[in-house]
Amino acid sequence: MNINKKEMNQKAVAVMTSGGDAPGMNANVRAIVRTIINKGARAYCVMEGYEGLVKGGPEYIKECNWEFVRGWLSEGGTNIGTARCMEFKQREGRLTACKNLIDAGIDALIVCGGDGSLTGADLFRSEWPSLIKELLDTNQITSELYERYKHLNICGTVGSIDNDMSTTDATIGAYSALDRICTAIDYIEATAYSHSRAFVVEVMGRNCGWLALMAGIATSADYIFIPEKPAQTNSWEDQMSEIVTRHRANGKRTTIVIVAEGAIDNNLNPITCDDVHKVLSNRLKLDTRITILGHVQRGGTAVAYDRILSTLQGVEAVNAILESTPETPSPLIAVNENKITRKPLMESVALTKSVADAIAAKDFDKAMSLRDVEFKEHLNNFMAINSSDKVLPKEITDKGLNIGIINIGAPAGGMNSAVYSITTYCMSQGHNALAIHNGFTGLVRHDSVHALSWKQLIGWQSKGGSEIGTNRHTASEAGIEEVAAMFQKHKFDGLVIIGGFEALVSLQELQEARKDYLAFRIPMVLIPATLSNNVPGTEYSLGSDTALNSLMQYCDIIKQSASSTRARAFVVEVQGGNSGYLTTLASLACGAQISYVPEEGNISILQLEKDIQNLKESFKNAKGRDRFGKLVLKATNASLKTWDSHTLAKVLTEEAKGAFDAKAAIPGHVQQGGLPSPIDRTRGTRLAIKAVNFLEEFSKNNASKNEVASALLDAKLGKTEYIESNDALDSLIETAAVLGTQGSHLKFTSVKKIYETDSDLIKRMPKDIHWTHIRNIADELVGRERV
Ligand SMILES: Nc1ncnc2c1ncn2[C@@H]1O[C@H](COP(=O)(O)OP(=O)(O)OP(=O)(O)O)[C@@H](O)[C@H]1O
Ligand SMILES: O=P(O)(O)OC[C@H]1O[C@](O)(CO)[C@@H](O)[C@@H]1O
Ligand SMILES: [Mg+2]
Repeated sequence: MNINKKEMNQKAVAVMTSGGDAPGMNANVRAIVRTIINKGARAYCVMEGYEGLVKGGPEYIKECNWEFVRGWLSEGGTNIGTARCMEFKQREGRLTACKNLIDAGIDALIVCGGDGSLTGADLFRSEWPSLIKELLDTNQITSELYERYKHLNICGTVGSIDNDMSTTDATIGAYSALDRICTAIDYIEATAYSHSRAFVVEVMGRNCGWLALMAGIATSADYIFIPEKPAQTNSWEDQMSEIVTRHRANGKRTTIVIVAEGAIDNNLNPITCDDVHKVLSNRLKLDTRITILGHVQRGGTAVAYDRILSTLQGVEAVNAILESTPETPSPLIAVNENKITRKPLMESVALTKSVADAIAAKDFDKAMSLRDVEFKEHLNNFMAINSSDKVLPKEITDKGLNIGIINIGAPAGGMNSAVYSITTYCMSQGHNALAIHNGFTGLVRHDSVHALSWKQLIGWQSKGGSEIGTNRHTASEAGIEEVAAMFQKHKFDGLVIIGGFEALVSLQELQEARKDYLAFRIPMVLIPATLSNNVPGTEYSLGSDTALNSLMQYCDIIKQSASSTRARAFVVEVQGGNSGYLTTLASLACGAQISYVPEEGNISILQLEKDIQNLKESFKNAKGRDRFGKLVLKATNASLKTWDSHTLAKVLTEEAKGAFDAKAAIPGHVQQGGLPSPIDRTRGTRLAIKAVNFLEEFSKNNASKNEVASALLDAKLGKTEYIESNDALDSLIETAAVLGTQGSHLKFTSVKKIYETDSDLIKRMPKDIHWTHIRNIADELVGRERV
């Protein structure tokens, strides 16, 4: 299309995908195209990555409309194609690309790709003035076009499964690839167990060990090889053999070793699966197989995290590019501490390159320091847990702490991961972890406190539900006095509670009861875990990602059915108590047309009318075209007394007057489960270790309890009169805390503050909702109008 035919004042923005495809790229393109249209600009897709730019013409630089990207949220790969294009690496190729963009009338370009693609994009932008000048000087463009297109604005979104881009915490596709890897390793475990075999699993990551490390934690692999941190000793063979032999001796029937594609030893020699295989089979005499996961890792639909990340980043990319001036440095859309941010593209690219340089210079400390803080923390955690069986319970010394672990509330993905990680980490530090089975009622009725053995815990990282059992009874419901007696009997020095709102209430009850019971004067910490994600003091509760993915898979299936039937909408009823978190995130991840949440009050008749009207119109306009079905997500507690999902579906059908029909679909407790997602597994481990560190820190100076105990004894013996000051109790307040996730940081806040200041106790909700902005974006991307 020629620019002269267009309105000169309407901007044209193009999007392309480049490098290795990554799940979530389609969602990114969908969000970009629709946001461009919503902003009144023209949307274009460049087909086949930089190859399409070099080839040019309307076949490769295509104008596209709203419908073009329909249904893309749930599709893997990239529908607009990608390539590794050698011509673009040459100036000649970029000159042609420049001409093609001008011919197509493109003002700005958004590139979704990995470090290579964004390096190319950065170079293209910096070279643009000289490229366009050359086109003018060689009479390939007019001076009018030269003036109009003198500046090209570029923006990057990072799509790569490798998670190897500096300045962003996650790249689009990385968590989906991690999901594929964990699923594959879970499968491999079963066959490995049957034959008592060892498996060497190669995962992708040419220059980055993120996938290998995270998969190592999420599947509790025996050993991992990553490029950033080769074994410090000269012999990785000895180190790996020692660990694998010990794990076997302690009762493990399987051995899983994960090798990143780019694994090297400390002399920069590549370590291959064959090298590892030789050691395991020749030296350790293990029946060993190699599995190279290859491109399976890039396949399939994106996990919820990637759909949401790529959608939010797509919206931000369009905002950034439309706000850009010729002077603005090209932005890269990143995610930092769970917030979508803009970073200077050039700096991010340079920093990324410096990791590779540091590795090449054998400066592994520098390479590690250039990765984000979480990477280092995860690696330390992996190593600590991995060596936990060095200290078996019989060796636990007096210095070790007795740490109680309890699950409270509904089961949530990651609960087992947390219990597993607390226990194994305690073993590695010489503490005695004691699992309290079946909540507080289990404790008082059956004295169900057991030390879990290392062998018993094998495989827990990958298990759904709660292996130690959980229920909703709070400490006071079970009986505070009885609970205290049990705490005293088992000499708990610290407690980790894993659960949702009931767990928060229980922790507050225990902390309040400290004035009456010395047994509760120990450090106690809550790891929030509930699919509702309604615990105050944290942005994230374990289990909510697992639930979101279960719900998303369910919605994808339902939507497929609706799309096949053509004129159908489904009303999906979503759990979450008074929290609309799950409903809102699922509506963004699945492209639901409408969602109703308790936070917005009762469903208003006016809004309902408008929603029905819009649904009717869009079904009529679709005229039975393919892939047209709609989802309505209703949180159970949205207008609970008036609307259940069946009634809502009936009303929709009646009001549609033949334009479509609606049916209710209730996933129910499916949402609680299945296998825990890799996010819940790895976060479970991170939270667990932080929680134990908290107990260790406060136990060290837990003088108060001992002082009070001896003062009380003296009083009993008639030596003194004992009157306790409030100060003594106040000094303990900080030692009963909620471990919250805020951005990528973990933060402890006293349960007293959270309970008394931050909680809406009637609704069982935090007073502050941190995700409301997502609702507007979800609406905008499906064209839902609000009354
Ligand atoms: N230095 C460069 N100059 C110009 N173009 C480049 C440069 N590096 C890469 N590109 C372009 O970007 C394309 C993709 O780069 P690359 O193959 O490194 O993948 P990537 O974007 O890093 O993605 P991933 O690593 O996730 O597969 C290249 O084929 C090339 O067209
Ligand atoms: O699909 P290709 O071109 O073989 O590339 C494979 C590479 O792409 C990635 O998947 C993404 O960079 C790497 O992990 C892997 O080394
Ligand atoms: Mg790359």
